[in-house]
Amino acid sequence: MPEAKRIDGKAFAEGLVNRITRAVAELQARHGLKPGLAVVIVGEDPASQIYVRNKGERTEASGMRSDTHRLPAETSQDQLLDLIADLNADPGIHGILVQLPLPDHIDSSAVLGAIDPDKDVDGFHVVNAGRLAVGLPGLVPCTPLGSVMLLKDQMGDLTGLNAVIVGRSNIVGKPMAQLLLAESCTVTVAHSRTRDLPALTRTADILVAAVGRPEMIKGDWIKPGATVIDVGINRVPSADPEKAAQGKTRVVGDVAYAEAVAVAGAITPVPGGVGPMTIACLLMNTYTAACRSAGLDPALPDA
Ligand SMILES: Nc1nc(=O)c2c([nH]1)NC[C@@H]1CN(c3ccc(C(=O)N[C@@H](CCC(=O)O)C(=O)O)cc3)C=[N+]21
Ligand SMILES: [Mg+2]
Repeated sequence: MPEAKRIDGKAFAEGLVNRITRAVAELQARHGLKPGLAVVIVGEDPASQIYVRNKGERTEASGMRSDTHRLPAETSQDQLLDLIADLNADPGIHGILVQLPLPDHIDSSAVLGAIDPDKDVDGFHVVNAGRLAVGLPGLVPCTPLGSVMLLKDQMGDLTGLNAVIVGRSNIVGKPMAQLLLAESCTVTVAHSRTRDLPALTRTADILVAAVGRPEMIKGDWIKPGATVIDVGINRVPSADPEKAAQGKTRVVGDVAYAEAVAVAGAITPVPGGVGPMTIACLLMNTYTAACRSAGLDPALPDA
């Protein structure tokens, strides 16, 4: 078996962001419309602060407006809902993202449910989950959307392929199942109560790992030649014991990459796989929402 192809999500995302950037310039020139994204973060979690800063920089680099609202950890749910009502009513804002997780005293589903579904660029509102489930146009969660773009680029038509998704979250596993079903895959969603998971994953032509457990999926759980999408982003101690002792960390996926690469046909690395696609799809969803708000076609120019 030759070594698996490494699916370069970072390069694919750069190409997608280039197309979005050109489309944004054209939208501005022809229609005087500048897409606007509002990102809301509550509290001081350092990892979240880094993601939010990255999102803001990427949004502005693509020619869109980016507003970041940093609220203290003790912000009340009512104060957060008031901000969302203002953003819903702001005609210059086409996309709203509330960074998760929220502090424990705030009910996330109440907050996500308060976002105008047509501005819900995360695709987490129940209305968008429903639209996806019945095949209506809506906004699709960024990580599954980006993952399916990589799969189609890699494999072409996915019709009839066996897809196994490990993880049943509302933000990745469930929407991923809907998207692959729409591509006419035979979809199985596995989770922590699934019996004999390795036997099931070995049936997968497409294996999606979205469990949040570092390197849980082993090489011998993978069907030879399968395409593996690793959604996990797990921070673990450095492999070097001396560096680990100094508190140094590294990022690994939900798949044991070194084993998997010897068995799979193609695999996304972590980092540099699905993560960059998530951000690119956030920009795409913001552009899509802005176009739809003006009754315009959100199709992107070719590469
Ligand atoms: N409402 C909401 N929407 C989100 O989409 C959301 C969120 N909350 N909360 C936090 C998570 C995390 N997240 C990431 C996106 C991209 C990378 C990414 O691009 N990672 C790079 C670098 C990884 C590294 O080295 O740290 C990579 O995988 O190559 C990572 C993490 C979006 N999230
Ligand atoms: Mg789960």
